[in-house]
Amino acid sequence: MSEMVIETSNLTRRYGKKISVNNLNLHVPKGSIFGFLGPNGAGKTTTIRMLLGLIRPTSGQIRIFNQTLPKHRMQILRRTGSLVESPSYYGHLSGYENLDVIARLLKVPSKRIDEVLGIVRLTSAAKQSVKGYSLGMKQRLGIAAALLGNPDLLILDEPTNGLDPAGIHEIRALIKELPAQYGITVVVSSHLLGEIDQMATHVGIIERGHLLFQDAIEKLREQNSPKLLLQVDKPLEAKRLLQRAGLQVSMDGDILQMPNQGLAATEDVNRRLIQAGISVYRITEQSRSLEDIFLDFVDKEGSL
Ligand SMILES: Nc1ncnc2c1ncn2[C@@H]1O[C@H](COP(=O)(O)OP(=O)(O)OP(=O)(O)O)[C@@H](O)[C@H]1O
Repeated sequence: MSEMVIETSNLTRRYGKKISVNNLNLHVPKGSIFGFLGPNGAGKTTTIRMLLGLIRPTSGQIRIFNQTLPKHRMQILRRTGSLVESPSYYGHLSGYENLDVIARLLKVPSKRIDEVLGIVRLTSAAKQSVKGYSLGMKQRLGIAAALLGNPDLLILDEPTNGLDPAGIHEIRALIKELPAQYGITVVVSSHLLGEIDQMATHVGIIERGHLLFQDAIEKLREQNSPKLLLQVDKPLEAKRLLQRAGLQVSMDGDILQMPNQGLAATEDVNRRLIQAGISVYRITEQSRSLEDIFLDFVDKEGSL
């Protein structure tokens, strides 16, 4: 079993009668990019605020780096960088100067400012005043600030919210290199599966405060193996024939559907149908996108 950087047990947060986070057992493996996915209002920000010690859980425990919160809050936060809300800056100061203000507070050597500017690809814009930065550049500066203290864990709450595709791409690219190049474990929340799909190694799906799924992202895909779709001239007859052969077949209109069990099995199905005098017009594979899988998990009325 891999080492966990974050482990929560039965983490719960209520606001009055409303339960925003309900018995969450999160496991974030070391070196992962953990995509924390859920529609708006699912409980992502509330969870992240608890992980950062910004609000207290109503019940349940949090362990980060094998230490408990709130007891070891300072030790944990010293190793954790975060970007939770859109960061605010001194607009008249440059990117470098803004980071310098934080570096002095954190007592971080100034050479670290150059390093983090490099990581977020803002070196060439470092001397420009921040009021001229695009939203994407401001978010990257926020990530640079979160990296100043050389964290082992970086927690980003919807870092691409409101960005254009180029801005989203930049953030994704820089997040992807953090574990391998700098040994940082990343938790990144999003309501967009497509975004998580392209960068996460692990995924946790939350809806209405409940964790519906968590595992390596391939496991999410494996759970939903692709189907074969068959178009034939006599679908009912074909269905009965295949079922008599012990195969699992269903019908959607005139299209037969069955699990795809590989090329040999497909060839066998084809041969059986042809030998029974059934014309096979088409056999195709339907692979479900992660988006479909996600929609199976969450409320389809949700704000995705
Ligand atoms: N301070 C608060 N007081 C009352 N209710 C709250 C408070 N903070 C959050 N909630 C409620 O808890 C639920 C979860 O909110 P949360 O912000 O954690 O969701 P989220 O998944 O981060 O969604 P979003 O992407 O919209 O921020 C929501 O129903 C929200 O209204």
